[in-house]
Amino acid sequence: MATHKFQTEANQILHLMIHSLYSNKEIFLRELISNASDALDKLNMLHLTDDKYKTINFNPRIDLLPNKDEKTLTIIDSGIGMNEEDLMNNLGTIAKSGTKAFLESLSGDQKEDSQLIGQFGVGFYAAFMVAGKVEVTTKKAGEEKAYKWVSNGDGEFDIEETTKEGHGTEIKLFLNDDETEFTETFRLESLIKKYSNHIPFAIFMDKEETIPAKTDDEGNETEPAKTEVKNEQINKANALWSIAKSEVSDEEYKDFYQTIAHSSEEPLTWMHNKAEGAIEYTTLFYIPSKAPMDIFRVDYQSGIKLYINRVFITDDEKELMPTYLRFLRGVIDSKDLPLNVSREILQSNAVMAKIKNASVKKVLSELAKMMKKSPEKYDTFYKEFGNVLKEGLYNDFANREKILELLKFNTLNSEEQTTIEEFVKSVDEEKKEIYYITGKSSLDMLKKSPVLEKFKAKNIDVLVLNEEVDTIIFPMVTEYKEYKLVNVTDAKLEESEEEQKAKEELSKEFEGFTTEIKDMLGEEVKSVEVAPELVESAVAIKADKEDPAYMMAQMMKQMGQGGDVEEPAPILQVNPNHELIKKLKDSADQNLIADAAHVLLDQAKLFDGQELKDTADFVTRLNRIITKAL
Ligand SMILES: Nc1ncnc2c1ncn2[C@@H]1O[C@H](COP(=O)(O)OP(=O)(O)OP(=O)(O)O)[C@@H](O)[C@H]1O
Repeated sequence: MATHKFQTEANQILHLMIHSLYSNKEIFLRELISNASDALDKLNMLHLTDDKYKTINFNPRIDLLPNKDEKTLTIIDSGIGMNEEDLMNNLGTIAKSGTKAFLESLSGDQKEDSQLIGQFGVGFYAAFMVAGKVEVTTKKAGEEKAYKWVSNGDGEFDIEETTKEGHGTEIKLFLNDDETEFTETFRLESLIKKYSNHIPFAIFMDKEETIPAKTDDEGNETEPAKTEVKNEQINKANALWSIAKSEVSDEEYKDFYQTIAHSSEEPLTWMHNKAEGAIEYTTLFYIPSKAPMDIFRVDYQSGIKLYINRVFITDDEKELMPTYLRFLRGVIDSKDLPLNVSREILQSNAVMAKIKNASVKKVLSELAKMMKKSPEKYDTFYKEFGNVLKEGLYNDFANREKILELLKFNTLNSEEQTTIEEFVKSVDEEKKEIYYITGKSSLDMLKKSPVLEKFKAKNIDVLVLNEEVDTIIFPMVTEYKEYKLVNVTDAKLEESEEEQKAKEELSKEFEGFTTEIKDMLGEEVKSVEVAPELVESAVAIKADKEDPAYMMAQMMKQMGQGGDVEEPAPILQVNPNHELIKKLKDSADQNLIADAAHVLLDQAKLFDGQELKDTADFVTRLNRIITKAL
């Protein structure tokens, strides 16, 4: 017998199970049954497709074996089973990518944490919520040796060789004294009906049945009443997605979600669709009410299971649905795919591609419906998954318009969010330009950006995009229907002849001043220009979009390497109507002008959401100016 230590994260999860989770302990059964169902799914597929497993005796079933005297509950499956290596890898560690983030996000507050745990999906370790000791006896299909894994949940587990008839896994729980309700058959049956009624495999249990006394015609007892034990199937085992929509209740949909998504939360919504025609398939997609922990990790876990005619194929194929819909949980089942489909075949399979395309369209149209009919629900969805959905703007060109219509936008002129369909109603019908500003600062700050002053003055509304992903995605989105999307810094707003003339005159008048400032700032700015379109701000900066260095920096950013690239020097715009600029132009104090030029440039950078390179220099100059003013 060898003793091993649990991986640190596994130990932390175990600790949580034992010490923090007091409510809803019953979910341990859902988790163990769902693991058993997964193990049966895996062997079912191999049995049908792999010669090595074709000859094994496969009778897929799950058995519950409660024992009141021993205070134990055993869950038995005839699935794939585990060998020694599997036991070490699966029941001692946690491979889930979000585990670390999950553990870090725990606050120590019972209530909040139990909600997080619900989202996380607790898995096998939930057994320790009700049992002081857990014994796993298992034999992998097609192998000779069987193993026993035992742990008291105290940081260590033992593995030893043992004997077992047939392949599969038996999990024996030595229940805590106050958890003996889980040896009661009626309690177990009601839990199975609640959580595991519609998994694709049958669950059996011995049930005591009272046979009433038999009497003859005169009412004399000929046989006394007795109890008989019968082994009965206690779930429907009818793969929920294959049942007609009209026959499934909301409760059943919700319970099934909890089983397949390993979640204790209710889903936000679901979409059940049966397609008949050239290709037959069924999809059942759920949208969770909370984003999974690993949603923004590259190694996120896919939530879609692929079945072929109710035979499980894979739940580890990220290409089943596009990545920007990776929040979906559920099932795709089709009769029209070959059972021995490999990952490579799957990716180039025309049937799969059609199912995927049609499913994406369906999901997007269901989301559009939700947006119109249940705005509050949509808000919840958007809060959790809006930024994920946006990724579709650059990786699903065919559906770009539909995705744009699902986004919610803040705008310059309104406190309320709006949609692009609504927004274009206010767009100039001749120019057909949708203006937007992107930036990483807060919404309020971005709305106060000097670049927007000319739009305010002309009462033109602007989309205000202040999420980090917006700065990467929107430069790539150039059109919506017949409208162009134009960054405010590229917008050429109509200037009247008078305005143009005035600008020329001002430029001339300020020529000496702008040259002086440029000399003082040197390489820090590309040029200095007069900008009468600024209203409240004294200065602003803008990028020179024609500069190859600028284009290069943008390209690097789009490739995710923005951190390493230095932005080229900006153009400094000065507002000739601003009191400060007027006074500065007339000042004879060269030192003051130099300090002010640097401070104003830094100020404009701060407004633009940039960090100052030399804060000390900024403070020194600012203090010199204040001292002079005092
Ligand atoms: N009854 C079983 N038969 C075969 N393998 C099992 C069984 N139960 C668990 N395992 C293996 O142990 C692994 C870990 O199980 P666990 O329930 O902790 O996580 P999971 O099922 O991968 O994730 P989660 O349940 O949180 O979605 C499983 O992925 C599986 O490989």
